Amino acid sequence: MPGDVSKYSSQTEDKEEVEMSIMASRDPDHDSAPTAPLIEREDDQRETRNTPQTGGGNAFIWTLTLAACIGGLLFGYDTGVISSTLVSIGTDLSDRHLTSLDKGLITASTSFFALIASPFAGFFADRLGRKSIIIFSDILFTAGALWQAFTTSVWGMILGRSVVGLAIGGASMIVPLYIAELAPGHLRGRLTTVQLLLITGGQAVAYIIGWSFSSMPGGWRWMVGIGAIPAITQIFMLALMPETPRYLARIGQEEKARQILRKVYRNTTTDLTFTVDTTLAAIKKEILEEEDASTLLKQTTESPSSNKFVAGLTSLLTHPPHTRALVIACLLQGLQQAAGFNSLMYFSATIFQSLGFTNPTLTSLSIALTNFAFTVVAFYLIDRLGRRRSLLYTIPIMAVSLLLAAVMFRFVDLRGTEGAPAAQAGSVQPGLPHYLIVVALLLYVSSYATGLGPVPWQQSELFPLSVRSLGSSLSTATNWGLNTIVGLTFLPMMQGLTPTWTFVVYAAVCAVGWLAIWWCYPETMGMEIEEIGGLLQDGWGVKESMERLKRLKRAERRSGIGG
Ligand SMILES: O[C@H]1[C@H](O)[C@@H](O)[C@H](O)[C@@H](O)[C@H]1O
Repeated sequence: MPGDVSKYSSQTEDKEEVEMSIMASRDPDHDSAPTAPLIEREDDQRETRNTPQTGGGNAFIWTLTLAACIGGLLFGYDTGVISSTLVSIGTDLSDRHLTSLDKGLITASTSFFALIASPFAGFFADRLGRKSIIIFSDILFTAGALWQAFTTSVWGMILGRSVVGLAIGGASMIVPLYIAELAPGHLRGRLTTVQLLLITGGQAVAYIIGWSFSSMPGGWRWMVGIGAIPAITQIFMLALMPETPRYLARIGQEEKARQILRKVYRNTTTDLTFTVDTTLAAIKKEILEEEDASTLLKQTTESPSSNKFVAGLTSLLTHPPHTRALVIACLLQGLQQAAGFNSLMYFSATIFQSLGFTNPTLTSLSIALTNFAFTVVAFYLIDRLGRRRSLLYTIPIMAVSLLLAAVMFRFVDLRGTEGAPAAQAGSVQPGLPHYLIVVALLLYVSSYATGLGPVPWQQSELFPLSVRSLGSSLSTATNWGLNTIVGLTFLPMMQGLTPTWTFVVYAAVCAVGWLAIWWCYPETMGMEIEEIGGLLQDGWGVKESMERLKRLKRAERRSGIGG
């Protein structure tokens, strides 16, 4: 039965054997540097040996990453396309103009249903496998796109957007998890960030397609319908994609897991057998620990033994290392949304229109393109500068640019921020404060896209296998929950609180978030996914993680690997 870990435990190896095999495979060689003290030297060697892979990965892992990331492309496309769709529908639906309520429901239904879908995606990912969730999301993406393209009523459109929302919720949770479970440790950050490149790229493409179809009668039907093409393509590609080795080992298919690991690590390590054995042994150890933990849970709680979901949830909420992982993942995902970025993604055209820019949609394209361009920067930094430092360096820039925008909003006269098309483009002559607002927003977007945009999606690595999909689902749901709230509250806040105070609120969120990250987010760059649980075992692991990084750098310098 898929997802049944007992299958694994019925195999011949017992825990001691597995632990011994890990220790044996990690036993340092004799060629140590003569100058380093013994303990430090052994640490260095163990760490360089645990992370012996170098280089940019092989064709197998890149092809799989790109194939999986089509889900990211669809996420980006379907969230980005809505702004041009709304302004192009005219009276095509229900023979009338869309009201503000219609627009709100059409937009919010997607993020709301993404919120609903993400916990279910985690539940089924453990039972049916990671690939099943990708296929299921693709079917929903296709059905939702075609439904929207052919619908004739407002409610039909809301239904289509809800189906797409379910698909986005599933894809946004499963794609990073699938990649994180396949990737070699030294590339995991970068490979997971490929998904972000496709999300932000999909959003930019959606803006461009929206702009090019907007003057064609009924062109919006093409805008939304095109989303079916990548989904259908991915369904065919999935036939060639394997399950992740972590999932295969968990359901007792160890030989298959080994074969996949061999393909993943081919040409990335000097000692393929050693790397594959070590990785497989670490996965097995994690599975046995999971069994121990659930036996303990059964003994210490009244929770029914058969209900793995309840056991997983109880563990996430009461077992401190798991709770720490959940707190960090939800903090990062919540902060990503609460810092207000999607208010720009959804409403930048409205803001630029009320600022009096003659071509607000083109100006707002600059937001989507900057978001994409700086995700490319993140792609280079995430496994070099690290997750923690990327956030600690960029969030202050986000806060300062939000404050700059807040101050500049005091010098401009805004029209139409209630969302109605009240502002007449070109009715105000933009001056220095208007341009400074654009500069501040672009600075905000570029710093966001370098840190807070991609880093929270590394979430799966924080959770041990036993609670990985459930934990990732809960943090993905946090993301969509706050996404929905920001989408619903931005325009009312601009109106009720004033633009200045709205942006000050987002800046304050950044400041509080920065402190929380500084306090509790350890650096996981370069660690194998099975090692990360150890960091959160007795505390937040921030100090240990930074010391580990220093030791690793030292070891790399000595062996001439790193820079
Ligand atoms: O990380 C992504 C990315 O930053 C997108 O541009 C944004 O629209 C999403 O909400 C976010 O989750």
